[in-house]
Amino acid sequence: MTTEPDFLVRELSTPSVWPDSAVNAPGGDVSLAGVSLAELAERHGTPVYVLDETEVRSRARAWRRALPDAEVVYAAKAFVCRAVVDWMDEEGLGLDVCSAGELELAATRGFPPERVVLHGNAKSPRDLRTALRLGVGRIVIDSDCEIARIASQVPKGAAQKVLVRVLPGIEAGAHRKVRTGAEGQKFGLSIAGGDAEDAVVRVLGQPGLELAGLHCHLGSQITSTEPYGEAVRRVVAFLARIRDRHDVTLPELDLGGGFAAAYLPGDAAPSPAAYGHRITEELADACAEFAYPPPRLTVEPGRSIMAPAGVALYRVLSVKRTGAQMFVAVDGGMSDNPRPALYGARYTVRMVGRTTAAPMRATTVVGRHCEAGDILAEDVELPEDVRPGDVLAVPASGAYQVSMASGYNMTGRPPVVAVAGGRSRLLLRRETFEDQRARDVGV
Ligand SMILES: Cc1ncc(COP(=O)(O)O)c(C=O)c1O
Ligand SMILES: N[C@@H](CCCC[NH3+])C(=O)O
Repeated sequence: MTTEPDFLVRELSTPSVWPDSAVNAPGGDVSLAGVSLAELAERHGTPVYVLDETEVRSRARAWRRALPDAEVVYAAKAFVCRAVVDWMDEEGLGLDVCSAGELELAATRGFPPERVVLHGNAKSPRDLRTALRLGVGRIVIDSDCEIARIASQVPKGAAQKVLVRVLPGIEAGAHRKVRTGAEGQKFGLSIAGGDAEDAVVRVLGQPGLELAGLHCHLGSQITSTEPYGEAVRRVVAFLARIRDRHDVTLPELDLGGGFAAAYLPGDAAPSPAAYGHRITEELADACAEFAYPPPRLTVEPGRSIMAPAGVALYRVLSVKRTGAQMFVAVDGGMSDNPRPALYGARYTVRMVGRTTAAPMRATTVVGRHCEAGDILAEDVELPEDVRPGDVLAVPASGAYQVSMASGYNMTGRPPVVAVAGGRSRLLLRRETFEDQRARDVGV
């Protein structure tokens, strides 16, 4: 196995978008945590997602180190399964869930419910029932109409801890569709418009609810620390206003997630330490300015823990050379990775398991679904002689791919395999035709 750093940089060409354990192996292979990607593709079939457990754990730890006094709550929506629940538990993180399904999954592993935060702009009766039955630590209120609804379900004499999700009016995030801190979209209660303050007052008036603090989530794939600084300033100013007007000092501030991952070489993705430093400094300054006792902080990273740990493997099904263009079609696509179609997300791709002297050529890697927009990666460099049967690897695939996978064209959602210490284990098996047929009860 070749491990020289120079060779790695040249061959993988994008070391920062690969997990730390990725090294070149003989025959054009790449090994992850000592496991051959070409072999995994062979053994499990393709598409298959590979998750580097050590990378996930070390990123989770980096967040805990970055904010040692804060609660770090992993956003399960990025990707969750029972093993991930265990890893987060073992690393001392909490869990951000937004459905009864995610919550019940955590419960099957005995995840401490007090470390769970329930989100959702439209929590279903089952979500709320499950959260109250299991005793989640925090429910985040996102609309006026759920205040009385939640309060009415809390047993007499008890009080459910809640946070009010406020809208600081900040535009941040990689794409309009994931900017949740701005005015004029469905999440949160506006500070500027007065809805946040109204909600705070209403929650304070409910005996079944204990208002622990405020929550805000700016958006996703935020590549700078600056919006977090601005959010801290605005939300602490609002906390101080609540104190001054309503005589209550709220002890908690949850700043949500949104921290970036690198998808392309050179992408800006500040480290947890950089985000943590900015947040800590701004919080200290803002609290000093308003003479506000520093609230207990929570952050909810999802992507920054999970995206860099995952590699998607596909097999080439067809190659089409039309004029100057080369389309390489693989056996997955928008059903396992809708991100390019939804957000114009960009990825790198490399061939795995074969060497070639053929020159590299600009290529569009497309999926197998019935849409022209079913593109996985545009303008990536692949060898000109790429052919059906070749395996392609897409790094930075750990977040919001498998968790957003769909049943489009009944191709079956892909399996997920974890690698660590030279071994692999299946976490999620491939969705089979039998699974799909079992749902179809209409005849
Ligand atoms: C409330 C909340 N917290 C945390 C996250 C995690 O975001 P990210 O994966 O971008 O860190 C999200 C999704 O953006 C969210 O909606
Ligand atoms: N699904 C989005 C992120 C949304 C985060 C959820 N709050 C993405 O893949 O970029």
